[in-house]
Amino acid sequence: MATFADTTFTAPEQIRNFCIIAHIDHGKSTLADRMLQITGVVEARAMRAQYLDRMDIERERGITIKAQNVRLPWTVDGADHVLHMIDTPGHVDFTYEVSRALDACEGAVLLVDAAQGIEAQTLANLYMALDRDLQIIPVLNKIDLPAADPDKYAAEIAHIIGCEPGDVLRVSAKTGHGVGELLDEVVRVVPAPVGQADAPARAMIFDSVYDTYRGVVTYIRVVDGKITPRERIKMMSTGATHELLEVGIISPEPKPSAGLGVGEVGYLITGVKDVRQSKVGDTVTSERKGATEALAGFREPRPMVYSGLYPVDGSDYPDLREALDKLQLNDAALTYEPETSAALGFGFRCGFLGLLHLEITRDRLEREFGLDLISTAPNVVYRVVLDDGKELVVTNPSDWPVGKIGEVFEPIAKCTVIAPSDFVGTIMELCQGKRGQLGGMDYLSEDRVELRYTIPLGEIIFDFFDSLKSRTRGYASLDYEESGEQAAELVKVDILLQGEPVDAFSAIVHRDSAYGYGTRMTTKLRELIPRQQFEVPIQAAIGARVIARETIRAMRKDVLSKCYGGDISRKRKLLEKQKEGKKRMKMVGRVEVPQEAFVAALSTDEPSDKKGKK
Ligand SMILES: Nc1nc2c(ncn2[C@@H]2O[C@H](COP(=O)(O)OP(=O)(O)OP(=O)(O)O)[C@@H](O)[C@H]2O)c(=O)[nH]1
Repeated sequence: MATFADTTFTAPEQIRNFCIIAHIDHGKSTLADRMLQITGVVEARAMRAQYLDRMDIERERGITIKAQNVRLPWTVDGADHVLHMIDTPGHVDFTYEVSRALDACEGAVLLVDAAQGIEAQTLANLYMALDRDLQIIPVLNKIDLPAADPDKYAAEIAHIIGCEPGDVLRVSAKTGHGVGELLDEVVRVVPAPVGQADAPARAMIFDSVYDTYRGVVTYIRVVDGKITPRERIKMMSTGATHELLEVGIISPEPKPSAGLGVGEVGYLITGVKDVRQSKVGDTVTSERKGATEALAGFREPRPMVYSGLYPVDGSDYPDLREALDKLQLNDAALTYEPETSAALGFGFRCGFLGLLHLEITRDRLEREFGLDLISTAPNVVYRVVLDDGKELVVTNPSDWPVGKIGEVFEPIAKCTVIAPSDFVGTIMELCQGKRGQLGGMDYLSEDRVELRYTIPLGEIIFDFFDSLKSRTRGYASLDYEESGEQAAELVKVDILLQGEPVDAFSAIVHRDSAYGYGTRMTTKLRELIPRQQFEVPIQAAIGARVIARETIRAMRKDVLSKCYGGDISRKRKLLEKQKEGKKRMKMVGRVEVPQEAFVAALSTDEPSDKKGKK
């Protein structure tokens, strides 16, 4: 078996750079584990499941692992090779990073569960890989499962990528069956990297993570020239220069090396503390005699979904700011700016790549920083053209202009849904209800279809995925990407408590759904807001026109009514408990509103349902 006698500059002919792309749960991490094991990078006794997820390391050193890369030695027909496997994050919110990881490879292993077949993210990732002219190696996984139907799904894959069903490899990442042959195939069919060894250095950043001890660790793939430790490097998008403290490879732990040459994948450390200085997609070059032309297109990740984050306890505001500052060190895609809400006080308007990103961020803020937060219903970004031709970008319903609106544009998304054909009717009904336009429909095999829709992004981010799953008993998979904008008849619906609009409840919705939204919200709020000592009217309005109304009747909440006799300690306990309960409430005017009410708009189904999650 090959070893790394010398971890410096491998000849490009010996290198193969590839990634594994797959739908969620089709076995990417498990396959990566087997590869680590059979290449001898991790010894059998040190092996643990999902090695590259590095949960231990994450805990010990605070590295957040999004994409991973690892160098594997592999010998085919007596010739030693170096394989760089780049793991890609799976979720649609992080497509931006997946596309960068693909840019660092020449080949992709397309992994498909032999009991499930092609799913929406399989296709999305495959198209991204094909766009970049990567060599695709189709592989069916989990052939050990009794429910596996490799013949059926090999035909499905062959149909999509235009190969013979017999060309689709069959492996079990669990038992290791076929994994050695797969690595042989990688060496045989994935092209070796091509670059100019004598040219000025150019390396592409495909990921960067923040490590508490070492600062930012930047993952790069060298395209031309070489990067050596102790030289000064330059980030081409900003012109910022840094001293290189360390350059190395990962196998499977970071190992310093004497440098990285053409086609090599590894990491570099500069002591910088903020991942925004090592932007994914940027080109690294040497400060002296550096390259003048950056590698292909650099694009900042752009927030798609905005939501307000407010501390439940107003005095936590400075802590929230500090927590966001810290989190941003690690997450270049997170944006935030201070905002004030009449209802919620001081908080931040935060931009996210998608709902999952929002949920992860909120969760981390609460867990890692001990904050108690209210997040307002998320919304997408609208472009509003006023009558006088001026343009506004609205990321918060409270910034919606009053009157004089000429035209409004909303972002739209291209969606792919894959499901058993029995569900086509119900899926179409759902998509049409969300203002979707059918773009096309194909049969993947005789009983499974792919539907392509264009749907406004704002309609997808709420509970579309949940509705899709429940309508198809969990069988449908969804993928979407933003795809421009369209003019739409949108209005702002305000919700008023006791005649006062509550800014945190306002939402931008299509004119046709405004009435439905108004009645749903008022009904839901009537359920969620406890009775107060006075009557509380809840109204939904477009401008001055009220479109729905509910009333919470007055009631005196006497927690002591159950206490007969004079046990004072028990009374005190009950009063304390009532006070605790109040902490989770927010005073809006004179009305106590529970936290759940602020995310009520998230779930558009039954009022008593829980908030919709992705
Ligand atoms: N029976 C069997 N189970 C497998 C095989 N490969 C993976 N699994 C199981 O499938 C599940 C998902 O595998 P993962 O490796 O976590 O899948 P993944 O694609 O990395 O998933 P994400 O990281 O969530 O995208 C796990 O429970 C694995 O144990 C296989 O070859 N056979």
